[in-house]
Amino acid sequence: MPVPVSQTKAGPGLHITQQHNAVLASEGPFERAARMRAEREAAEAAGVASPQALPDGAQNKMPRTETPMPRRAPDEKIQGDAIIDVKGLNFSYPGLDGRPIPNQPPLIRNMSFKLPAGSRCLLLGSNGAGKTTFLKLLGGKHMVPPETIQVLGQPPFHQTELVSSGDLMYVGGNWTRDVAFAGYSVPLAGDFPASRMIDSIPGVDPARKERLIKVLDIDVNWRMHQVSDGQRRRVQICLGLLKPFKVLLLDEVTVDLDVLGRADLLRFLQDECETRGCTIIYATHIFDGLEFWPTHLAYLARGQDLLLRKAEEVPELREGRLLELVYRMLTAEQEKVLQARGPRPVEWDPSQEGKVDNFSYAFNNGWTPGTLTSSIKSSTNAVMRN
Ligand SMILES: Nc1ncnc2c1ncn2[C@@H]1O[C@H](COP(=O)(O)OP(=O)(O)OP(=O)(O)O)[C@@H](O)[C@H]1O
Repeated sequence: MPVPVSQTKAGPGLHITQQHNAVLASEGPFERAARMRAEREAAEAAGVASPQALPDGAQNKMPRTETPMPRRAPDEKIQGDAIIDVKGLNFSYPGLDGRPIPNQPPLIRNMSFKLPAGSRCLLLGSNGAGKTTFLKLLGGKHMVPPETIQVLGQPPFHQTELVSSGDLMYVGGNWTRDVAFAGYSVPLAGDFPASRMIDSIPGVDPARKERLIKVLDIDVNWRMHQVSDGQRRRVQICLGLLKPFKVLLLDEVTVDLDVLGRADLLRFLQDECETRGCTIIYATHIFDGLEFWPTHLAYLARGQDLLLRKAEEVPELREGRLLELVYRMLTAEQEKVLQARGPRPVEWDPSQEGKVDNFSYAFNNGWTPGTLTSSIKSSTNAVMRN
């Protein structure tokens, strides 16, 4: 029996290749932020009040800092004694109800930290010390009182423009996301070229884009569902650096890069700090060949003691013995912890099930109500602004 098939006059499949998705005349959040910013700067330059004021009454609802952020010309070098200023910061991951877990001390306790403009700070610490948490707090991904963290003179969580403008960039973690009913940590991938992702960011200087593509050795024709972890990481870093950031927070992003890629990237970042005066904090566990790079070393111990030293005050850096220094610091911290806590019990005691020290778990069935996502991986306080 003949089977009906559809036929095209112009040859097989031709009409499919001639299809183009209609370009929607809509404006994405980044384009909107860039437009509003340009309009505000133009209004400020003309000496009139911003035309992009918030909708009626919204100003009263949203906490805004009293002092507006100083604007600068793009080629002006950023300067300041405390571009990152942290004062008396406390932070706990909340339980399922969004409140701090009773009887559990905050992960970050009474932390203070100041970093001047132009610094390249290496953030060190043991697994679980709180480096990622600290960088996410600086990157405005968790809410804390506005006066406890100031980046470029503004609270990063409350002043969303810091992130949307590209002035404050956080690049970290695996480039994955949880997709409801599909899985956790699904790599950001799709059958499209790297260029589609890179070109999707509006308002990028073409020369900067070209330089980054060269530094990171990206083939813009890579199909994003076929790339290796290291290649995906290169595209992720490229997207993070396309805007001329003022403060960059890097959380172990060089882990998949080969030695050459890592060295080229670190040189690029050093150049950015020296020419534009931007500030970088880089958390890593890979120390080889890093001695030349930092201007400051910060060591975070159990979320409380954040030790900051200028590079010239650390002889191990000059002598190329960074790995040895970190090894010594981690060993000393581990001994302190063991002394205070004693070794962990190895035997399983069923009578202690559900108890951790002096608090017991809230019931957790693995799902956060109303979010269609897991309560195991995400915290209710997390703000997705990747
Ligand atoms: N979403 C979360 N909810 C609850 N606790 C968390 C969450 N994320 C991290 N923690 C806890 O906070 C502590 C610090 O974690 P964090 O990831 O900041 O450490 P880190 O110093 O970056 O460690 P690593 O070197 O292993 O990356 C850990 O004890 C961890 O269990």
